[in-house]
Amino acid sequence: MVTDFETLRDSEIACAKINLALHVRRRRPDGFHDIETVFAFLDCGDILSVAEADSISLSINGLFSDGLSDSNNLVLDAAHLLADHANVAAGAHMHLEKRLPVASGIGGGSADAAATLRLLNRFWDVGLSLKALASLSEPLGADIPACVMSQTCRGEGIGQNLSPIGKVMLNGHYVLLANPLIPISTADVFRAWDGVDRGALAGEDAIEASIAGRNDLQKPAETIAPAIGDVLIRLDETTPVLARMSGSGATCFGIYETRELAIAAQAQITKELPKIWTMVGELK
Ligand SMILES: C[C@](O)(CO)[C@H](O)COP(=O)(O)OP(=O)(O)OC[C@H]1O[C@@H](n2ccc(N)nc2=O)[C@H](O)[C@@H]1O
Ligand SMILES: Nc1ncnc2c1ncn2[C@@H]1O[C@H](COP(=O)(O)OP(=O)(O)OP(=O)(O)O)[C@@H](O)[C@H]1O
Repeated sequence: MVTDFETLRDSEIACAKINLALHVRRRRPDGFHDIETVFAFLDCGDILSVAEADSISLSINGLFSDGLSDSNNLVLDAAHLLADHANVAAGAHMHLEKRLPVASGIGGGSADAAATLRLLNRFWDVGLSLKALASLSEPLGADIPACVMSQTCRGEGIGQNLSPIGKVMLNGHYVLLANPLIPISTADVFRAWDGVDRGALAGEDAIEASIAGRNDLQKPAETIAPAIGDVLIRLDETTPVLARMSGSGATCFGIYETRELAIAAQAQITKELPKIWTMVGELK
């Protein structure tokens, strides 16, 4: 399909997600894991646009579009889910500019699906609240409700019991994302977790708790992609407020008080590790 980009009517940022901390508590009988996490979001990510069309369709371009299917994609799953739920007869052509690496622990497909729900809810005049969209999205994936909210929140259960946190001391800080460009399957990383419960994400203040906390998936992810350890060492050398791996990896992040500090860290790390992918954004 040839898309006339001039006709695309509305757009939405699929904000990159980071897990400030991620404690894995137990493996459940259904194979999923109970986690305690704090989700936070950048003001940048993939970009999703929509135009009028007779049916639901998708086109993709961008740095990381290679290998992504435009017929089997979470964007289409989300669009059909909303259309079925709200009995929408209209179609929509969506265009995804894929700027985030695939299978990299920063939401990616989850953020795209979430942005689809927010965008089409508006485009089709469905009128669901953000909270209703988040619960509708639950069957699509563990991270998707948090990505629908796209605001700092605690997550429990498989990551879908959400408590928004509101303004936190890290809002307005800048985040450097750094990824060694090794795609990692989330299922493989959970499977490599050693089953040891290292304790709750304790404390009233979610940010203090996160800084004092851990990402329990870091060690299992490093068994699959040892380069993560190197990226974290380099990030620590840039003296961020916090440096950690996000989600199931391999993307790691550093958080800085100013944009200048984040940009300086980006320059330093890309000089030392020229093959890594980086992006700087503001914490929403
Ligand atoms: C690692 C995180 O990104 C942290 O936010 C999420 O827990 C993963 O969320 P996600 O990528 O949306 O995960 P899904 O697409 O729902 O699941 C992919 C696979 O990850 C594993 N999975 C996921 C979430 C969870 N709490 N326990 C799991 O064991 C399951 O094997 C599942 O088949
Ligand atoms: N729009 C999409 N963008 C990226 N991946 C998608 C998309 N739709 C489907 N997928 C599939 O989802 C898989 C997981 O990719 P994704 O980028 O969502 O992982 P991730 O960044 O590790 O996510 P999370 O942090 O939520 O675990 C990929 O292997 C890909 O084939």
